[in-house]
Amino acid sequence: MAPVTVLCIGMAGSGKTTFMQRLNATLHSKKEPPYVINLDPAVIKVPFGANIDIRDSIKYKKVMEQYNLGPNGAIVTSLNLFSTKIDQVLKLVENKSDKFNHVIVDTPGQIECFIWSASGAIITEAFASTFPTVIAYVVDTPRNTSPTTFMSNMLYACSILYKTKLPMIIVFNKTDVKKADFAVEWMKDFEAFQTALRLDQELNGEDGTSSGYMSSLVNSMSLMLEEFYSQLDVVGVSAYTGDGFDDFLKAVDNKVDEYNEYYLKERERILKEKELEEKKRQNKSLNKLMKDMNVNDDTEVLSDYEDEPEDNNHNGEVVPDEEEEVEREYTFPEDRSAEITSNTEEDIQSRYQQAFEDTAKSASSKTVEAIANYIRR
Ligand SMILES: Nc1nc2c(ncn2[C@@H]2O[C@H](COP(=O)(O)OP(=O)(O)OP(=O)(O)O)[C@@H](O)[C@H]2O)c(=O)[nH]1
Repeated sequence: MAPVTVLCIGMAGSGKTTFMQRLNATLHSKKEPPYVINLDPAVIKVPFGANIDIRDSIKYKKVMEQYNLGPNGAIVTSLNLFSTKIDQVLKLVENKSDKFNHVIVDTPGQIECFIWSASGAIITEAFASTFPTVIAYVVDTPRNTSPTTFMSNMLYACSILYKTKLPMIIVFNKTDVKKADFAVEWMKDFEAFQTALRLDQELNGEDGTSSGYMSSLVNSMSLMLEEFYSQLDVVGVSAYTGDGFDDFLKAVDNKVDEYNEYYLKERERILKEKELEEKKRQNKSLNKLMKDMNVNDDTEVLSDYEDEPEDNNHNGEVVPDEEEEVEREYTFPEDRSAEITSNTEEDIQSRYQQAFEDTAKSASSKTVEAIANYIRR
């Protein structure tokens, strides 16, 4: 059975790293050691043994100096550099995938650097298309006792769910300080949340944060969140004491079933759509390239087929082009032995595709080489 990937995401200070440490220890104690990955390039010390650590290949401080970047820009750039190696990373994980049931991944505390960056999406996407993948959204429970703060945090979680389209578990951490019962109640019972909101308004009425406008906005948003809550699993844990980790692992199993049942199909549909779009885009660029290179004004390119008005199609009949033989002479000179027998769209497309892929490969390997040179420095 393929291992499940647990991506730990959470606001800075929510206790993600401590949660990872405890999860690692819990799985070890169950004799199911996980495969551990650290994707936070800025962390000084990782309190668990990581099988793959972004810091081994990317020097965060050097990235800052080299590109003259601030902390967040350097995290995004480090992730960008790392994402060019994601294929190799996944190969390493896949090679050992029969030896463990869980891959646990710690992400940068600056949540937006991961979730809203292109490289974050590439990395998430890469894992999700290789293994069943679940998001563990870690919340600092004691800091979310105010209904407005709680709701803002849930809205953020909601946006992550819709961005990643992956099953999500909300992990209320630090339950040794504050039990998560209040949060679970707010998520299940809309009226309880309304009451808490009203009380909060009465208490904080003067400071303007709970004005009439604000509370009616919060009211409508919390109604919208009801739908979001229905898609979640919620657990309370303490990364300090280890409380609630069995429930968390049960929730992971539950989400894997859900992933296989719903999310996988949806992902496959999205990937197919993307593939088609990518093919269209490649064809377009290729046709543009051929035109720019001015290979021959009369050379037929796919866009000519696409753009040709219906009337000129002669109801699907192919009208022979008298000058065709001459035109082709230099189009595919190396291919004269296998004389072009059909002039179908696929035929041209596959040739162009090949040419395009050849160029793409050399371009990307150059980029990788440049990055490798940089890292070696
Ligand atoms: N009481 C209590 N404190 C916790 C718990 N988990 C984490 N903490 C504390 O919360 C603080 C933040 O924990 P980290 O694990 O560093 O949080 P993080 O989300 O990884 O932080 P960043 O690396 O900044 O993203 C630390 O002081 C931890 O000791 C818990 O379960 N209970």
